[in-house]
Amino acid sequence: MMNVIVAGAAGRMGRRIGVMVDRHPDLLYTGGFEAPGSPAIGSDAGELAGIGRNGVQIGAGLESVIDQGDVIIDFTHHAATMTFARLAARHGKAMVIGTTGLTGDELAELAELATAFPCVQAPNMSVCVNVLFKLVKKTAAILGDAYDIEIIEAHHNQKKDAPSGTALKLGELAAEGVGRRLTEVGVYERSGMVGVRKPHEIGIQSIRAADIVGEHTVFFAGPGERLELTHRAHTRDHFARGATVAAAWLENRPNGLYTMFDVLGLQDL
Ligand SMILES: NC(=O)C1=CN([C@@H]2O[C@H](COP(=O)(O)OP(=O)(O)OC[C@H]3O[C@@H](n4cnc5c(N)ncnc54)[C@H](O)[C@@H]3O)[C@@H](O)[C@H]2O)C=CC1
Ligand SMILES: O=C(O)C1=N[C@H](C(=O)O)C[C@H](O)C1
Repeated sequence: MMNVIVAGAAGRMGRRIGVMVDRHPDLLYTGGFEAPGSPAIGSDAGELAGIGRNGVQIGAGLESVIDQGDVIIDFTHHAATMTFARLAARHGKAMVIGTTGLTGDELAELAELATAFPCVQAPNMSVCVNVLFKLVKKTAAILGDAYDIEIIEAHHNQKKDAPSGTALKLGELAAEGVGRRLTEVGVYERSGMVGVRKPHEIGIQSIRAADIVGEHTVFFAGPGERLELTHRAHTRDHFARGATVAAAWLENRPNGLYTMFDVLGLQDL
C-alpha cells in the first residue's frame, strides 16, 4: 500500500488524480497541497476531487504535508516541480512527475536528484501515447529521409506551455529514428517568407482552443502519399489512471529516474 500526496490537488489533473487514487486498491489518498495563497487551502481533498469528504485537508506547500505520504504525484508547474523533487530527494519520498515544460537544465538536475529517490517522469501518462512514442520512432526509421515529418498538437485554451511535452517527445523520438536530434532540426514557427522547407526539418505546431483535452498527430509525408499517426484523448482520466499505476509501481523500487516505458513494460520494444 502506498500513501499518496497530490501536488496541485485543486488543478484539472489534481482533481482527477484524487478520483483515480481513491479507486486504486493499492493506493491511499493521505495528503494534498496547493500553492501558498490558493483558495483551496484548508478545504477537504475528497470534496475537491468530487469523491466525498475524506478528511484530508489541503495544505499550503509540500513541506506542510510531506510526512503524510510515501509518494508525491505532481501535475503542477515546472518550477514548482523542481522544488518538490529537491524535497523528495531530501526526505526519501517517491515521486510521479507528469508536469511538462521542464527545461533541459531541470531535467538534468532531476536525473541527478533521482539518485536519492525513485521517480517516474513522463510528459504523457497515457498507455496509447506511450505506444505512439514507440511507433513514431520505428516509423521514422523505416521511412527515412524520403518522408517529411511534421507534428500538430491541439489542447485547451488554458494550457500554459507550448509545444506540449508530448509533442516535444514525439519530435525527439522521430528525430532519433532518422539519426538526428530535435535540437538540430526542430522548427516551431513558420511566419512570413520562410523559404522552402529545409531537408530533415521537423515542424511542430500548436493549436489552443476551447476544451480540447489533448490531440497529437505525426505526419510522415512522402511523394504522393502520407501516413498520419494520431492520438486523441477523450478525458483526463487515462492520464490520471496512468499516474496512479506509476505511483503503485514505485513501491519498493530502487532509486532512479524511470519513464512510463518502464512502468508499462515497453522499454525493450
Ligand atoms: N503527463 C501527463 O500525462 C499530463 C501532463 N499534464 C501537465 O500537468 C500540468 C498541470 O496541468 P493541469 O492540471 O491542466 O493544470 P492546472 O493549472 O489545472 O493545475 C495545476 C495546479 O497546480 C497548482 N500549483 C501551481 N504551482 C504550485 C505550487 N508551487 N505548489 C502547489 N500547487 C501548485 C495550481 O494552483 C493548480 O491547481 C501541466 O504541465 C500539463 O502539461 C497534464 C495532463 C496530462
Ligand atoms: O496540459 C495538458 O492538458 C496536457 N499536457 C501534456 C503535454 O503537455 O503533453 C499531456 C497531455 O497532452 C495533456
